[in-house]
Amino acid sequence: MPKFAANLTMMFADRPFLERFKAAADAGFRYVEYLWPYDYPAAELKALLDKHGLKQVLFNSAAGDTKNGEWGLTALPGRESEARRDIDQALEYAIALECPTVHIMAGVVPAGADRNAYLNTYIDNVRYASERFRPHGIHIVLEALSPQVKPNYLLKSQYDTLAAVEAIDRDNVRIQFDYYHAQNVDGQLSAMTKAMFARIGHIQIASVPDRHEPDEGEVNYPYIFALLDELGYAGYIGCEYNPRGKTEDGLGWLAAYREK
Ligand SMILES: O=C(O)C(=O)[C@H](O)CO
Ligand SMILES: [Mg+2]
Repeated sequence: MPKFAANLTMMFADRPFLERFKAAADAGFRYVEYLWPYDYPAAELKALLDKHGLKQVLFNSAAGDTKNGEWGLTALPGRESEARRDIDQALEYAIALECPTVHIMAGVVPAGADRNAYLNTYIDNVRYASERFRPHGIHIVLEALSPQVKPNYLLKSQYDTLAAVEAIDRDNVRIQFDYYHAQNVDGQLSAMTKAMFARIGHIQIASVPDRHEPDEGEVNYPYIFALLDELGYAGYIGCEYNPRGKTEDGLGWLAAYREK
């Protein structure tokens, strides 16, 4: 049975961030994820998780100066000390939040820049993260982002992510397989799921093309969920979608999967 996590960056977004924890619990979720925790003390977030009986299952390393187009510093040559500071900060939060997995954001490769230099910087910095996270049993995931969401991101295809994970070659570094991006770029979702399954550390879902609830559009999610069950996926599935309207009104798709 899939373990669904509410993505509190996108879901319940009609209320202030700190109120979304209660909303998720009231809607029946036991797991949550969101992009970044750094605007709040970790202890405050942990208290909210505990109060509402929730487990945090994923968040991201810091993205850098997003207003000026940054989307992660980990792959940026010359920015290694900032990237490692952000990795250390993510580790502190993961320990405090008892979060098992962190997405280490790569970054955007400017037009005309040498992609290999960015990839090599990412590999070195993720290996640093892997060594820092290992004693705490915390996993790292890397995610491909489709060009319609983040043009020129270092990792675009699921095959880019697989190649990076293989090059990094550390047992606590895996793929964050987001079916929305995977369908936008690669297609053949069930074949990729099977081929990459051993390397998948976290999953996210949304409809394609509109990034809404997973009950519309071109991806047959009931088929994907059954396949993940068949393969024995034991991780979490983040509901990283923009609800069509009020989040609660769009949760009909979840009824069949509610944990008893
Ligand atoms: O955009 C996504 O799909 C993500 O999961 C990241 O956390 C943000 O780029
Ligand atoms: Mg995602």
